[in-house]
Amino acid sequence: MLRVGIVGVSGFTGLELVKLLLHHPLVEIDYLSARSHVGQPLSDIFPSLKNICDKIIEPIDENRLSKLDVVFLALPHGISMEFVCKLFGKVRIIDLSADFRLPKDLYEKWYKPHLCPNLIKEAVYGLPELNREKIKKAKLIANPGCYATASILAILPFLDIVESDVIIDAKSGVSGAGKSLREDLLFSEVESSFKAYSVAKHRHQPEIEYTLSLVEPVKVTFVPHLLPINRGILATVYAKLKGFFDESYLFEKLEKFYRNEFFIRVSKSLPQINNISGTNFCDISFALDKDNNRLIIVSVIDNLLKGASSQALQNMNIMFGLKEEEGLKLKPYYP
Ligand SMILES: NC(=O)C1=CN([C@@H]2O[C@H](COP(=O)(O)OP(=O)(O)OC[C@H]3O[C@@H](n4cnc5c(N)ncnc54)[C@H](OP(=O)(O)O)[C@@H]3O)[C@@H](O)[C@H]2O)C=CC1
Ligand SMILES: CC(=O)N[C@@H](CCC(=O)OP(=O)(O)O)C(=O)O
Repeated sequence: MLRVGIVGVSGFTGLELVKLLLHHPLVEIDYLSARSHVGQPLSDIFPSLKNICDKIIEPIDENRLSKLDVVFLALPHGISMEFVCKLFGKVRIIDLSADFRLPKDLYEKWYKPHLCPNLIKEAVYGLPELNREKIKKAKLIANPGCYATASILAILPFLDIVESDVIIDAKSGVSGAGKSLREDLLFSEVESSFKAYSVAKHRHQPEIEYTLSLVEPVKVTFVPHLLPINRGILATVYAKLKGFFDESYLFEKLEKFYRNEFFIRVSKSLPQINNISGTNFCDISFALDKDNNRLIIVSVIDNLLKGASSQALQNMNIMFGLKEEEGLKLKPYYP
C-alpha cells in the first residue's frame, strides 16, 4: 500500500483527491493536513463525507510528510514551493499549483520571485499524454493547470500542420477559482451571466505557449471566460492550416494520436461538458472551416478532475508503476 498525504485538504482539489483516494485499492490515506480546521474531522468541513472520511485534519508538519511515499500539494501557487523547497528528495511530490510548471524567468514574470529555482529543472510537467516516460521517474510533478490541460490536449495532435499563431477561447465553471471568498464569484454575480476575464493576460497563456513550444514553436492568444456552472471547461482552439487537408485525414490524425490513450475520447460529434463531469476524461472533436482553411478544435474536461485532482492521481499511478486507470474509472455525474 502506498502511504499518501494531502496538504491543503480543506480546498476544492483537496476534497476531490480524498474522494478519489478513498476508492483507490492500493493507497492508504495516511495524513490529511491544512492550515485551518486542525484537530477537526474532515467531515466537519465537508459534511458529505460523514461516515465516509472522518479522519482528523493535522497541522502541516514537514517531518510527518517526509515519511510518506507520496504527497499531494493542493495549495495556492507561491505557497506550494515553500514546501517543495524543504521536501524535495525526501518524498515524491505532486504539486497541483503552478510553482514548477514554467522556467524561472517566465515564472517570475507572471507570478513572483521563485524560492528554489534550482528545483524547477527537476520537475516534470505532469501531462501523461505528453510526458509519460519522464513522469515514471519523476520525484516532483508539476501538475498542469486546468485550462492548459484542455487547450494543450486539443491542439497537440495538429501542431505540425497548423500556422504558429493559435487562438484559444476557453470557458470554465466557477470551481476553477478555488474556495476562497470573492465578490465576483458570488452566486448573484455569476448566475444568469457570462463574461470574459483576464483577456490576453491570463497565467495559463505562458503555460500553454511554453509547453507547446517545446514540441513546435507557437504563439498563443488565450481568452478565458467564466461560465455560470460549478465545474467543467470547454476550450475552443482556432488554428489556420498550413496546407489543405480534408476532414477524414484530420480525423484519422486525431484518432491515431490518441489511439492508446484511455482518458482521451475522440469523436466526430462536438463534445459537451455533461459527458465528462465527474471523470478523468478529455473529449475532443473538431470542425473544418473550409472557406477560411481554419481548424476549430473543441475539448472538454472537468477542471477539478482531469484539470487537477484525477490527473494528479493518474500521475501518481504512473510514478509508482501502477495501472494508469487504477482508481480512475469514474462514471460521469450526468446521463
Ligand atoms: N480549482 C481548480 O479547478 C484547479 C486548481 N488548481 C490549483 O490547485 C491548487 C489548489 O486549488 P483549489 O483546491 O481550487 O484551491 P482552494 O482555494 O479551494 O484551496 C486552497 C487550499 O490551500 C490552503 N491554503 C491557502 N493558503 C495557505 C497558506 N498560506 N498556507 C497553507 N495552506 C494554505 C487552504 O487552506 P485553508 O482553508 O486552511 O486556508 C486550502 O486548503 C491551486 O494552486 C490551484 O491553482 C489547478 C487546476 C484546477
Ligand atoms: C474560473 C477560474 O477562475 N479559473 C482559474 C483557473 C485556475 C487554475 O487552474 O489554475 P492554476 O493551477 O494555474 O492556478 C483562473 O482563471 O485563475
